[in-house]
This record gives sequence, structure tokens and C-alpha cells, in this order.
Amino acid sequence: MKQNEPLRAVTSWEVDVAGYPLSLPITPVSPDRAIALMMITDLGVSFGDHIGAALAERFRPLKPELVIGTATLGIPVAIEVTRHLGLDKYVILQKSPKKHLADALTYSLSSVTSHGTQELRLDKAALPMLMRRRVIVVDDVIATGSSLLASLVLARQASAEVVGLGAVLTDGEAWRSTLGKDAALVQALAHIPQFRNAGPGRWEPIAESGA
Ligand SMILES: Nc1ncnc2[nH]cnc12
Repeated sequence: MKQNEPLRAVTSWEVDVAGYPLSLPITPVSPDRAIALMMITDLGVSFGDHIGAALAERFRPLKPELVIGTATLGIPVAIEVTRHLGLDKYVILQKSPKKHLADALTYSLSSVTSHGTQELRLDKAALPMLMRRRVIVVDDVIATGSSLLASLVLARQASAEVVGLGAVLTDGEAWRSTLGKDAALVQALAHIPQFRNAGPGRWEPIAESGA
């Protein structure tokens, strides 16, 4: 189904990601809500190369010195954007409580695709790489904006200057209010709606304000 057709029940959503067509399965995340699921780790290296090049092109004018990626699915995005910007090192904010992160800077978050709350952790060993550096924060999908907000807070605690926020997709509109004025820093390659339950097995895209 194309985005400009009248609203009707759908089982997949077609989206053009900077010239790369994807068909995403409509996947329930609660009894009355579904998302068009993009599992970046199922899409292969050519898709990773494509999105890395496209995001790097958007961010190059901002002269970023380092890319921060949010675990888990922001990791391939961070690697590809780093590579296409001609940079080498990148910093990953981890979600799992690894032993070496016992004294990490932490921030709590929740996400659309995971149960309960999680913590994002910034390894103190990465602090010298971030201090007074121009950084961009990248992830696979921005939905609630909660991961990105946690990343922003941690990056700023580390005295980095966040010049951009990047994602392959924005999903729905909740992230706009979560991020507030920092929503203006977001660059995404494509946008997808969320879906409401329209009867057994039927999902309809939720109309958006387009703010
Ligand atoms: N559409 C989506 N695909 C994958 N992960 C997501 N997290 C939130 N929305 C998502």
C-alpha cells in the first residue's frame, strides 16, 4: 500500500528508503497498536552500505567528528555512517549490564519493541573521545524518541556537542514531543506511520499531523 492511498487495512507497508524499496510486515506490539517492523540486521550488507552512504551525505555538511550509536540495532548504523564519513572510531551506548560498565554513566529508557524499562550506558573510558567533540547520534528507528533522548543526555553529560540525530526511519510522531526542540536535529531517510486495530487481523495506518 502506498502512503497517499485512502486508509484501509494492510498487512505490509511499502517504504522508499532513499531509493531503496522495502516492504515491512505489519507487526502487533499491543492489542490495539502495530508497527511496520524494520529489522535492520535482516536486510543484508548492501542495505547497510546504502543507508550509511545516504546518512553520511546528509550529515557531512555538519562536520561531525564522531558517531554515537545506540545498542543494539543502532550499532550497524553507527558503523556504516562512520565508514562513509571517512571516520574510524565510534562510540556505542550499551543496553546490557556488562561487567566493565559497572561505573558507566547511565540513563533509563523504554522502547516500542522491548518489554519494561532498560538502561543505556556510556563507558567512562569513552569520555575523552567525546569531550568538546562535534558528534551525531544514530539509531535504526526513532519511534518514542526515548532511546535518542537517553543518548542525547549521556552525550551532553560527556560534554559532546550533538550536531545531529540520524535514523533510517522515523516511526509515528511520539518522538517529536519526547525530543522537544532537539527534534529539529533529526534527519531520517524515510518515515512510516503506526497502525491501529481495525478489527480481527486488520490494521489501519494512523493519520498524522505532519508537524
Ligand atoms: N518500525 C520499527 N521497526 C523496528 N524497530 C522499531 N522500533 C520502533 N519502531 C520500529
